[in-house]
Amino acid sequence: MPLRLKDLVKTAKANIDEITCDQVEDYQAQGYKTLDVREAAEYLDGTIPMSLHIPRGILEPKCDMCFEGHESELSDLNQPWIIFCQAGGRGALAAYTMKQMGYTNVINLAGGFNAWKAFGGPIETPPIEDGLIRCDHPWNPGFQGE
Ligand SMILES: O=S(=O)([O-])[S-]
Repeated sequence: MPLRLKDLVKTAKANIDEITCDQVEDYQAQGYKTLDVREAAEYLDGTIPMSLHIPRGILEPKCDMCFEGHESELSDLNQPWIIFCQAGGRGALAAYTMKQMGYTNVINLAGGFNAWKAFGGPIETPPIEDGLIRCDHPWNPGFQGE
């Protein structure tokens, strides 16, 4: 029988760890960075401050060190990441994928950004210039430094 979305998410969640919003600050203090895997339109609506934004659709190439378009911020397989999406499903799939690709410390934010908003966590709107996400900001892939 073909697998459904709920089956895929269930399998992912069975193979990863999740944290709740009230744990985020502690994890960040331990060195975890946040990774927003939502689509650009969702990201532009607001995100957890200083999150790296890599949409789920291009996660694998950005994580693959052998791929020339990989994301340098994802080069360290031991860097701990808190992954989040809008409601927790894509984040679980992303965390599971990254784990399979060798990342040793990836966890999903249960409930995603919806839970974060309900929790009242800090939210920042990514910098935009002329309708485009600024690429010279450390939040964004491709940032080369000042
Ligand atoms: O993938 S989702 O949980 O953000 S709808």
